[in-house]
Amino acid sequence: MMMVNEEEDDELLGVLGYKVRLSEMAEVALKLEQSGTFIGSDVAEVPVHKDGRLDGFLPDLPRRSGRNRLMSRAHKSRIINYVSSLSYFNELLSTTMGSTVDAADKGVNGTASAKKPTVIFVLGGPGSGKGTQCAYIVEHYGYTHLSAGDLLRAEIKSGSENGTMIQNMIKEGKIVPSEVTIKLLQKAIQENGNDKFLIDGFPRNEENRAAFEKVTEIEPKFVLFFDCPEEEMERRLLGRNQGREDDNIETIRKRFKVFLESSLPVIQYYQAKGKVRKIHAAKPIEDVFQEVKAVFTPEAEKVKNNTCVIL
Ligand SMILES: Nc1ncnc2c1ncn2[C@@H]1O[C@H](COP(=O)(O)OP(=O)(O)O)[C@@H](O)[C@H]1O
Ligand SMILES: Nc1ccn([C@H]2C[C@H](O)[C@@H](COP(=O)(O)OP(=O)(O)O)O2)c(=O)n1
Repeated sequence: MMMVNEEEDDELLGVLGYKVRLSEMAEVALKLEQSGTFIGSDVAEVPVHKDGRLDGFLPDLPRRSGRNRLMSRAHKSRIINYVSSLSYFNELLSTTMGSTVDAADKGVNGTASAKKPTVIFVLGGPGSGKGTQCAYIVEHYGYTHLSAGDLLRAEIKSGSENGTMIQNMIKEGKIVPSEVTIKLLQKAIQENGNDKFLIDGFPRNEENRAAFEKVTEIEPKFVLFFDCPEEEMERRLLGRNQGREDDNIETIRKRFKVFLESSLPVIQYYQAKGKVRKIHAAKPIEDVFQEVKAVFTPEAEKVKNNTCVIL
């Protein structure tokens, strides 16, 4: 009897894309617990149906009854559910479990690759033109644009339980806790079929940076930094006219202060690693994009374009 159950669970894991077996589950759980703060309270919060079913996964699998069995099954489901919801766990499990877990090539949705995506951080003060330039980069270079601010604003609109907290922080020009923003970014990356992303307005402080690195183990390819004087940014924000609650002079001043105190150090951190590509942003939009293009165009391409053939 036990064998049959184990086979079913192994099959379940297999369909989810993992080659870890039920008999190894305890060890997996231990490794997950040991793997640090980012799991923390999350594991406890993973929604698992009260009868232990994996919500949204394999609804046709036979269910079993019996109190003890259900308890242990719920526990396993919780782990599987959590693991499955995060594609980067493929990587984490491979490294923490060594050869015991053979991570799958494909993610849960069957499309995303377990390979880490290419990420470019797009940073700069409020109103420096990050969003505007990202739209051009998307059009020319096929990246997917993820704006941390847009994701947070969408979260407020969705009526989520964090909505009020996020709204208050944005109104005050403060930075929302990393845990919240990173979850939104991860979800957006996971749900997207692309493998290259512009992450705009993130990381905005040291906490954002360190948590993202720890959780995803993704290093940005480079950091695009839009450098713009405050007076120009202030002018742009006051004229942005998108009905944003934080585009008023009082909040704008607070955001500038937070940028100087918390965001610039992140740019300096990447500067020291030789990763910052600085763009002079106090120019007309098209001129700024010319500079951006120079960063994105590979060297070989530049030489080709500049070659003058003398007959
Ligand atoms: N180079 C530029 N010159 C003048 N206005 C700009 C320029 N780039 C963006 N803007 C305008 O300034 C405002 C802020 O730009 P946005 O891209 O939203 O900045 P960010 O994403 O950095 O907050 C928008 O109204 C935008 O149309
Ligand atoms: N990583 C981030 C990015 C934005 N936020 C919040 C706080 C910011 O003041 C607002 C608006 O950010 P957004 O990038 O949309 O806009 P600005 O660059 O400030 O014009 O969102 C955050 O808390 N954490």
